[in-house]
Amino acid sequence: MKEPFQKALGIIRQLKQHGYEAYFVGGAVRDLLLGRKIGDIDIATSALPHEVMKLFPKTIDIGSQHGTVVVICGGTPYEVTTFRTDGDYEDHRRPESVTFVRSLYEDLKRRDFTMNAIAMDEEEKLIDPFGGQDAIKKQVICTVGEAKQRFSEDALRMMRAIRFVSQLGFSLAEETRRAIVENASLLSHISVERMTMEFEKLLEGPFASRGLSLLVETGLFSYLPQLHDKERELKEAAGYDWNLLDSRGQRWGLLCQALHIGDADAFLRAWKLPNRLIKEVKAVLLILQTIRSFGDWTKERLFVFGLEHAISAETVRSVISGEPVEKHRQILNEMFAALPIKTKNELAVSGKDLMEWFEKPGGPWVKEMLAAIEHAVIHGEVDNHKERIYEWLMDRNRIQEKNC
Ligand SMILES: Nc1ccn([C@@H]2O[C@H](COP(=O)(O)OP(=O)(O)OP(=O)(O)O)[C@@H](O)[C@H]2O)c(=O)n1
Ligand SMILES: [Mg+2]
Repeated sequence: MKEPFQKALGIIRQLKQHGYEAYFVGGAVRDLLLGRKIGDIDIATSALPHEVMKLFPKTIDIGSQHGTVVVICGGTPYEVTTFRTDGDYEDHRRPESVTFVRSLYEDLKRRDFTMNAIAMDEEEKLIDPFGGQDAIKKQVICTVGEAKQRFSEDALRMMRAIRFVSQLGFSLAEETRRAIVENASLLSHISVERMTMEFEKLLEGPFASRGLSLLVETGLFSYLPQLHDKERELKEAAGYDWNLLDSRGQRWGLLCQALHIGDADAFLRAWKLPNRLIKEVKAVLLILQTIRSFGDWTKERLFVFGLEHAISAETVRSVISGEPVEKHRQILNEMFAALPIKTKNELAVSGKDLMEWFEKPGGPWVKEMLAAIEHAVIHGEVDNHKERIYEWLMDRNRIQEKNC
């Protein structure tokens, strides 16, 4: 058995020894069959939550009323969930109640897509009552049972379907696709945080362009934050090569550019992104605007903006213009490497030095002089050494006095 499953095998065995059924389920089994990197391992069992807790020394009750207990095994947490069917979903996002059942089949039946409804036992035997393996072979995303029902139980599943398209390059089964078109408006019941999580996974996928196109074609985009009037722009965004981007900041930066977002702050806040990320995206957008208005990179601009944000902005710019990303990154890397100082902290003199040298109290002149020194150091007019800078300042003063 493959490594990540092997490590969790002890949990399955322990449950079975006590007369319960237990299986690996969900995304990990799907990803094993796909040969993809395996993420979190989930286990489904006939044991009730309190029975699971009794069997293992280290457990965390993260939602036993919904059937889930975390079991810590070899330092790794595993979600162990009791076989369940979901009760009525009145708000299209979470079941009002769950009913624990003792049958694996019933548990698999309530899951979203056939490829996600495959169980694997301790001997690696697959239990696949809904044709999940066949769907994987045919590369289709197909709901378990009636699509409309699955989506009205949890409307986020429509986003999940499209982000799986982006991650796996699969297509949507016809009925699944039609049900998304017909039920797209149910997405408005879903919290922004959950939508954002799926949308980010979509943007990161190797087939992101296909995912973006599908958001438009199915009409799902209308119910995503701030996107309802962006149909044309989203189609355009789908034409870019999203695979060239390698950070969240770059992805949101490209999105803001492609959609011609005027107020990026409001846009990013509507998606409830963390402050740090919003700051990063805004820095990238500011660089793009600066470069557009004032021309290409200078040593000074690179120093002020810093290499990381500069590369992000240049990557976004190259993706939009279709120019080779690597070439621009390399130019920036070389330019940055050649800068005598990379940050303000590296300057060999401080405001205190200047006040001592000129025997004057602090004031705006200190900041101005430091900026002049910084400029001179960056442009190689003076070495970044205390004495050299002192001499340079004295020469500069002499010249200025002569000119007065
Ligand atoms: N809205 C949802 C979310 C999850 N599931 C079921 O719960 C499993 C685990 O959910 P989750 O970890 O959220 O998704 P994964 O399919 O594992 O995808 P990922 O690889 O992104 O974790 C899914 O495979 C699916 O069987 C579901 O039926 N409906
Ligand atoms: Mg998972």
